[in-house]
Amino acid sequence: MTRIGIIGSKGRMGGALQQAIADAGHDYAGGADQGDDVSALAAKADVLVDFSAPAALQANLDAAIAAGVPVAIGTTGLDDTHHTAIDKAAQQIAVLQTGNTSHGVTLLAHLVEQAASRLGDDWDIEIVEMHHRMKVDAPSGTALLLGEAAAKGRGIDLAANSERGRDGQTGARGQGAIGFASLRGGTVAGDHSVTFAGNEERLTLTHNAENRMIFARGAVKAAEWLVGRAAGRYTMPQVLDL
Ligand SMILES: NC(=O)C1=CN([C@@H]2O[C@H](COP(=O)(O)OP(=O)(O)OC[C@H]3O[C@@H](n4cnc5c(N)ncnc54)[C@H](OP(=O)(O)O)[C@@H]3O)[C@@H](O)[C@H]2O)C=CC1
Ligand SMILES: O=C(O)C1=N[C@H](C(=O)O)C[C@H](O)C1
Repeated sequence: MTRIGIIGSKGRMGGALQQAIADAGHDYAGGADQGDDVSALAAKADVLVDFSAPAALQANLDAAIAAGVPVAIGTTGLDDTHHTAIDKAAQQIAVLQTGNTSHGVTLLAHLVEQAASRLGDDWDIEIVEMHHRMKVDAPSGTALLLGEAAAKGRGIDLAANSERGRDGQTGARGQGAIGFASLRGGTVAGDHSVTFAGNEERLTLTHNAENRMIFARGAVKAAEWLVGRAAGRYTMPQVLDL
C-alpha cells in the first residue's frame, strides 16, 4: 500500500485521482492546493502526484526534494524553464512528467513516431485536439507530446517546425511543418487526432478520452512505479512497458 499525496486535490483531476487511489487500494496521504504548504504533504507521503498549475511547479519540486519523495507531474502548459527545473530536480529525486498519463495516448505517441518515420515530409502532419470549456492552456500537453513524437520520427526539431494559431493571410503551410489546432467546448475529457495528409490520401490516428478516470488510473500506476526508483527523469512508456 502506497501513501499518495495530491497537489491540486480540489480540482477535476484531484477528485478523479482520489477515486483512483481508493480503487487501487492505496492510502490517500492528503492534498495541497493554492496557499497550502506542500512540504507538510510531502513529509507524510511516499509519492506526490501533481495536477495543479505551472506556477506551482518549482515549489512542488522543492518540497519533493526536501522530503526525498518522487513526484509524477501531469500539469500541462509547461515551458522550457519548467522543463529545465524538472531536469534539475531529477538529479536528486525520481520525476515523471507527461502531458498524458493514459494507456491509449502512450501507445498513440509510439504509433505517431512510427508513422512519421515511415512517411516522408510530403505527408503533412496536422494535430487537432478538443477539450472541455474550462481548459486554460493550448495546445494541450498531449498535442505537444504527440508533436514531439512526430518530430522525433521525422528527425526534426519541433519548436523550429511548428505552425500554431493560424489566422488571416498565413501563406501556404511550410513543407515538413507540424500544425496544431485547438477546439474548446462542452465537457470533452480530451480528444486528439494526428492526420498525415499526403497527395490524394490521408491517414488519421485518433484517441478519444471518454472519462478523466483514464488519466487518474494512469497517474496512480506512475506513482506506484516511482516509489523506490533512483533519481532520474522517467516517462509513461517506461511505466507501462510500451
Ligand atoms: N497529464 C495528464 O494526463 C492530464 C493533465 N491534466 C492537467 O492537469 C492540470 C489540472 O487539470 P484540472 O484538474 O482539470 O484543473 P483544475 O483547475 O480543475 O484543478 C487544478 C487544481 O490545482 C490547484 N492549484 C492551482 N494553482 C495551484 C498552486 N499554485 N498550488 C497548488 N494548487 C494549485 C487549483 O486550485 P484553485 O482552483 O484554487 O486555483 C485546483 O484545485 C492541468 O494542467 C491539466 O491540463 C489534466 C488531465 C490529464
Ligand atoms: O486539461 C485537461 O482536461 C487535459 N489535459 C491534458 C492535456 O493538456 O493534454 C490531458 C488531457 O487531454 C486532459
